[in-house]
Amino acid sequence: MMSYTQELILIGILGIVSSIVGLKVSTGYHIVHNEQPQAHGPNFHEFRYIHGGDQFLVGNALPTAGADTSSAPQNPFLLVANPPPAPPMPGRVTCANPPAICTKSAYRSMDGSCNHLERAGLGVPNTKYGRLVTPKYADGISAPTRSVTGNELPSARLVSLVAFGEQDVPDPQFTLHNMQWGQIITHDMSMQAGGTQSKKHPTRCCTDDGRLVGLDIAHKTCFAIIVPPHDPAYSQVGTECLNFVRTLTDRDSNCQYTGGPAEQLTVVTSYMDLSLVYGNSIQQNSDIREFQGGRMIVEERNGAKWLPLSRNVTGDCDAIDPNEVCYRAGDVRVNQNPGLAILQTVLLREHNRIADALAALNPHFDDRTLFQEARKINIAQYQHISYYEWLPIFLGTENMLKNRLIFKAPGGSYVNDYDSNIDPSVLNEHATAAFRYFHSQIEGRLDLLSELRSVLGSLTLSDWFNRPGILEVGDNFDSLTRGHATQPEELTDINFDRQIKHFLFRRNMPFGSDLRSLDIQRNRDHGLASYNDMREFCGLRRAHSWEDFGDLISPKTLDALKSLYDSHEDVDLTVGGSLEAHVAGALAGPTFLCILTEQFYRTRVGDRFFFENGDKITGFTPDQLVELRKASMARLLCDNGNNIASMQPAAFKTISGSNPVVPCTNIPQVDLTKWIDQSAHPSTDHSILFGKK
Ligand code: HEM
Repeated sequence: MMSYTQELILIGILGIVSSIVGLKVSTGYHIVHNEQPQAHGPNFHEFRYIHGGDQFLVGNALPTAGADTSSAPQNPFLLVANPPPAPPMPGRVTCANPPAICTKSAYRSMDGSCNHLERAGLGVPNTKYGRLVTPKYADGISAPTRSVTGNELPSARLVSLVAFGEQDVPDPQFTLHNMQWGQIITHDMSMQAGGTQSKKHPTRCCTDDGRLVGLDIAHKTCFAIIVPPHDPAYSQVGTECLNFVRTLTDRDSNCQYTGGPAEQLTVVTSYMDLSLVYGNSIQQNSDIREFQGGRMIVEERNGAKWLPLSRNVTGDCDAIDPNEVCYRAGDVRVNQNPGLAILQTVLLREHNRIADALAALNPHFDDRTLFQEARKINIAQYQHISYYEWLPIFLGTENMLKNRLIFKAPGGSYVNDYDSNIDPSVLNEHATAAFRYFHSQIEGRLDLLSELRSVLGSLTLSDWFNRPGILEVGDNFDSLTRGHATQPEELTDINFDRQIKHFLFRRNMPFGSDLRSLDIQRNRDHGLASYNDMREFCGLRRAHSWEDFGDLISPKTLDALKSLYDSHEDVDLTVGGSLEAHVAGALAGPTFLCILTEQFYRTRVGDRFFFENGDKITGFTPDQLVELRKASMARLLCDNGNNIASMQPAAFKTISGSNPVVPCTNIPQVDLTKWIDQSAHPSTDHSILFGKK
């Protein structure tokens, strides 16, 4: 085995960071990865960190194959070498209840049912993720993946520390809104069952001070992440484990299990239908809809319109004061971080902006027609922005054209590519591995910018998880929106910002969780096929030795992997896929690109309501399609800030000579007069009502 030494230098800076609103104690520190000459035997991971002016050098010896593993950290939840398969726990998940017969409607249902007219339940909440490659559970049924040697896989936290970095490398090309839109798409398409994804999980596998809960009392769904000794962050506070609760599967459901290995469930519609804005069921929607003028509920505070308030502030947010702002929306994750809450607000305001415009153009429209027409336009604009402005950055324009994800469709021409043979379900490999690679784009410092784009201040991400009230202070909403449109995202690479690597959801504690560790552990929880299996599925060469990964992974990174895993067959998909060199013009290597391309093909072609379809009942007129194709992220931000007057035309891209900030009035707008109901007003010219802003 080749030698490998990695040094992590961690500089602790515990200080008071006073933001412009005069808030918060913040913990920040810096880790740098350095190549060092071989100083110890193989599999020796050395962490050096500087804290409070003192420098510590500690080592973490990892077990090698055949070596004495008695001192290595073991996961007690996996201690039995060949455990009997866990019994199913039926009845823990709500059953999807699609209608038996579908009638063709002009509008999508709230829960996605009847999008497929024969298989009404495709893509609805509480159904299984799709899967490309057979799962790799340790017991063939549901137990988390183990090494092919039968050993436990290396601790997910150790892999996160050793295989991934945390350097701050700004992306010269793309803005923070580019990252943030990705999370919007994620929350629209999937949410694993049984978790909160941002709030403290009620099931505790680790105590609040990071000690393992005894196996005798731990819940069956516990699969805690074991922290290696001498962890550069957590050892400072004695944290031994990170809470992790397994996703519920078809085996936990009365109505999904049809035998075979466990399949995880997702609790939102899989379609790109803005379910995060409108909700995933009629009940959820009724709770956030005004039922007047086609509008969704907004609440006015300090002269602006905001998302309605949660009815359970201390439950839904990390609120210190029950009067703190905490939102209610179509998706429970709405409060998770400020950038997400901004875009949820923007998309909600856009709905009401469209509904009000349609009401003025068509005074005879009732609430339902206004609501459904505004929703349909909002979703179409969102799909257009996602497929034609956002996805090309990630998947590459040429790749998308070649694979028929986008088309050079002129003007108002239709693309009738709906295929009822395509299953629109979100793929487990996509949601649990490939799409999470873009967690690398997250930036831990959020700048507040003036209209002239000068920096007014900044926020530290971990101070504001689940505390969206910061958006309503002063001019913060607009300042952060401009900040996200100006500030570069983090480069899509092996580095994950320290704010999410040690401080995720820290809730005023010195440290929080580690998102990269959660991603890796989730890969094992879901029993995803290995990186090598997935390579083969994607038409790449199957590796027969470590060296065979060298076609896509650098020698230095391969050394890191060798020191962690017993065998090249063990490399988790989440890990291997994130370490590949990118395909030219895309933000992922070939394996993830293959998964992402497949997913977004299915999401388009499996959606009967996709906005480019020319169906007489569900589609738009050619005139309307011409307008929808003008929708842009820049215009969305211009129209739905509190008072944003200028923006660069390509808001996912950084400001430059070819993408300068211009007045909002210079950015094309969708002309809603094309939605005048001609049967009611055959010859009226209403364009005067909707002149450019
Ligand atoms: C500040 C920004 C973000 C934060 C704090 C965040 C945090 C999280 C957390 C805590 C989870 C659940 C982890 C688990 O328990 O397994 C998650 C899941 C996920 N995240 Fe993020 N995320 C962010 C941005 C993004 C972005 C930009 C993308 C993609 C472009 C993304 C894609 C995903 C996906 C696909 C999942 C799985 C969704 C599912 O349940 O099916 N996230 N994220």
